[in-house]
Amino acid sequence: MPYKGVKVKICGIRDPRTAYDTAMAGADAVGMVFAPSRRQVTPEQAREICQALPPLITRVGIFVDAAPKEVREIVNYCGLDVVQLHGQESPEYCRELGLRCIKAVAVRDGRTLEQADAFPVSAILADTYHPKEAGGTGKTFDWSIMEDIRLKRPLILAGGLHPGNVGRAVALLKPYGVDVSSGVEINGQKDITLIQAFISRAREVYGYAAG
Ligand SMILES: O=C(O)c1ccccc1N[C@@H]1O[C@H](COP(=O)(O)O)[C@@H](O)[C@H]1O
Repeated sequence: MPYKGVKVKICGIRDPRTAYDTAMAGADAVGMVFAPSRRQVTPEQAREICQALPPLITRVGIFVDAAPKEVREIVNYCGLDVVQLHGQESPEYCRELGLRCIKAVAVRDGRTLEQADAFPVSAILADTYHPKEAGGTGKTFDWSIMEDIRLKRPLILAGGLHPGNVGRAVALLKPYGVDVSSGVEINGQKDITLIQAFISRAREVYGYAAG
């Protein structure tokens, strides 16, 4: 099947206004971080964000090794559509969670990614490895590692993307999706001009097939 263009997720959203503007800028998904991070939001804040969003955008919650019960409660309370797991969650954890999942893997070599295919999840997210941070580092990894990898599941590319490199990443890897947090911020705050630029740069390579 010919490549039909890339889905775009903007992560680390912390307020309803930015969420709404991001949706109206054409993002396919927005992410809210529940793990320890300078971007962390409370379930109450995330619920307000989800309620501010228009209907046709995917609401993603980011978790790191959270208890399944806590994840399910937050998903139900906030109205999240998908969970993105950035910790050491096992395939059994993902299966028993019973939710639509994205499993993030910290890419160190091709083997890491091939192991990820064992997860019973909806997509694999390739992120940059960091010894201390679970994600949100703003640093890229060596994309050439991905060139020969064929995953069974849709691939979402993350890690240090920004308007200046996302076009090259999409042209090189033709991923199902791209995901960004740091690369659309100025002084730690989301910037709607950068968000708009990221979305258009990601899509100018292959356009954007509606639906
Ligand atoms: O954004 C965060 O603070 C964060 C914290 C813990 C786990 C994941 C986090 N974000 C995800 O990390 C990647 C890469 O982010 P960046 O663009 O390099 O800043 C992305 O998938 C975010 O969803």
